Amino acid sequence: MTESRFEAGDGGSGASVPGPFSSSASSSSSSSSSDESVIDSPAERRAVAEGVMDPPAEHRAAAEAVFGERLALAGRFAELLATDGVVRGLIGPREAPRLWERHLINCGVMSEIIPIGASVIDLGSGAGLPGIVLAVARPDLTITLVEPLARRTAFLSEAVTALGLDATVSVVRGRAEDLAGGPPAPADVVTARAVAPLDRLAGWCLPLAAVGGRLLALKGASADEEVAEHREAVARLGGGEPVVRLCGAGLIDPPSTVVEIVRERDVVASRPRSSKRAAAPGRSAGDAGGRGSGKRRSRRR
Ligand SMILES: C[S@@+](CC[C@H](N)C(=O)[O-])C[C@H]1O[C@@H](n2cnc3c(N)ncnc32)[C@H](O)[C@@H]1O
Repeated sequence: MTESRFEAGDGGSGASVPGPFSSSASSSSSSSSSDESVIDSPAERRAVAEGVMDPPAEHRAAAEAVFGERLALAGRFAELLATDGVVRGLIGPREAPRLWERHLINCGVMSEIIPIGASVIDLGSGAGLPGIVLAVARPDLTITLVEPLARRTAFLSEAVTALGLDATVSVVRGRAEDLAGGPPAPADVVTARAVAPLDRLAGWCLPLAAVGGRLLALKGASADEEVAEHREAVARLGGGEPVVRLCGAGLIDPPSTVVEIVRERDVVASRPRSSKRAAAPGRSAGDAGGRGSGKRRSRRR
């Protein structure tokens, strides 16, 4: 199900985890056309697709632990990313050989800390990371993928149908700051990977969580620094003390770093009129920090 509600625009990532485009020449969320030329024939694409359906031998045990009997379904998603995802510019072609390690397993291990039967909103889902991966690994979850950009929501909707996930996954086109108050209904868990620095992310995600629910932000090695820098902003936004959790220890090296923030209080976030950025209350939008701070990219996907 796709709900077209809002005009799209790219709010930037400010992310410290490798996003889907990060291994290519460009580390921005816009894939370059030179990347797309890396795979330039249907035969090459087919070969790449066939190569990614099975996890590489060194990651097979981790993939089996994460996806269990749905491993083949995870392989179909890897294939979709390596083919349609690349052709449509949602993922860099050089990601294909490391889809399992950097994307499927990296995201899938988050399920270790998601309760059984939880409702999940995946904010800034992009090509379905981590949202579709979690839906594949955990059929008990009800997942809403939120993404502002039309090209990405089209891919998400098609992938959900192709993978037979329609019963548990919905796609909503929209920006976080326009969705607070619902729909979708407040979730038990809001996930985000490579979307924004922690303060901005908390401002976007905590209002989408039920009180007592939590934000799970998949971060990289800088998670501790981000927590130290933004813990006060998080508290002002109604979040509890951020806790850094390592997921997938013993399965992947390094494990995935997830910042967990419980929504303790209902706080009405201020929205500066001069900017769409949801900075922490009392701070100017220019203080929001993170990559691309003070700039607004106009390129749309
Ligand atoms: C770098 S991509 C990461 C995509 C995916 N989560 C991943 O890890 O591959 C950041 C995504 O966040 C989305 N985004 C940016 N600003 C947003 C906002 N205000 N609300 C919801 N999504 C947003 C972008 O459209 C983009 O798809």
